[in-house]
Amino acid sequence: MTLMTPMTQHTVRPLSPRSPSWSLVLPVKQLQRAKTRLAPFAGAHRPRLALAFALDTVSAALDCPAVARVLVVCQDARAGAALASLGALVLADEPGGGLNDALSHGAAHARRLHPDAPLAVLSADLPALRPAELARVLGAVPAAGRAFLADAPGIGTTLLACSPGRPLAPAFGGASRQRHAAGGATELALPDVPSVRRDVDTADDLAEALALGVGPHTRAVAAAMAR
Ligand SMILES: Nc1nc2c(ncn2[C@@H]2O[C@H](COP(=O)(O)OP(=O)(O)OP(=O)(O)O)[C@@H](O)[C@H]2O)c(=O)[nH]1
Ligand SMILES: C=C(OP(=O)(O)O)C(=O)O
Repeated sequence: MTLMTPMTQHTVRPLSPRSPSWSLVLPVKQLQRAKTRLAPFAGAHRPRLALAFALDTVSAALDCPAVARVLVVCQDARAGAALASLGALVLADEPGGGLNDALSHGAAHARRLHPDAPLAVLSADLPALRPAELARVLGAVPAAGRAFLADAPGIGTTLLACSPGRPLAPAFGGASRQRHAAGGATELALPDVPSVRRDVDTADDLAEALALGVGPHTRAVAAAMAR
């Protein structure tokens, strides 16, 4: 494990008066390899779009009143520097691992730093993420055990949470909703959290995120693409 940047969160953003407690871990893939399903639509804008999604997701996570700290697992120097400047702690991926190894690595690090904090992992491709909706999701997680939120299509997962002392056991990728349920995690059945469910893999997903209202980084790239 390499610590790429020091934690700067508390110097950049004030802590919420509502006692934030959650450690949140977000994975960010190397930009040149990320969001390949957007290639036909985004062309040369794809890496910039992937970075914009991550910046908007991490900004909203840092603004969530329930969140005490945001850790990003990321091998990409450009993305890592930009995300650290927002106030996230950036860790390098373990070499050779994929998404679930990156999440387990980030979760283990968060646990070492704050063993008593509740922990959640969140996909970093949620450019419409609203801090208040994320707070509602985290507030619905049972005090003991594991819980997850399904993505907008109901196939995958955007958030997996677990209480202190429980193994996270992430099983992300493709049809992960079914895998997380089969692994004993409780599904969070919340009606009004579209921004936490709306991950963006395709051009249609991006159109839906734009309709919900994306953050400034994604808005700027989308505007540049439209020119
Ligand atoms: N650190 C890290 N993050 C990953 C890795 N693979 C995926 N991610 C991140 O995990 C989240 C969900 O991944 P996907 O939706 O599959 O994103 P993607 O792999 O960029 O997209 P596709 O290339 O279209 O499959 C996104 O925030 C990705 O950046 C990985 O190997 N390491
Ligand atoms: C990573 C996942 O899926 P996708 O790559 O389709 O976003 C998932 O939902 O677990």
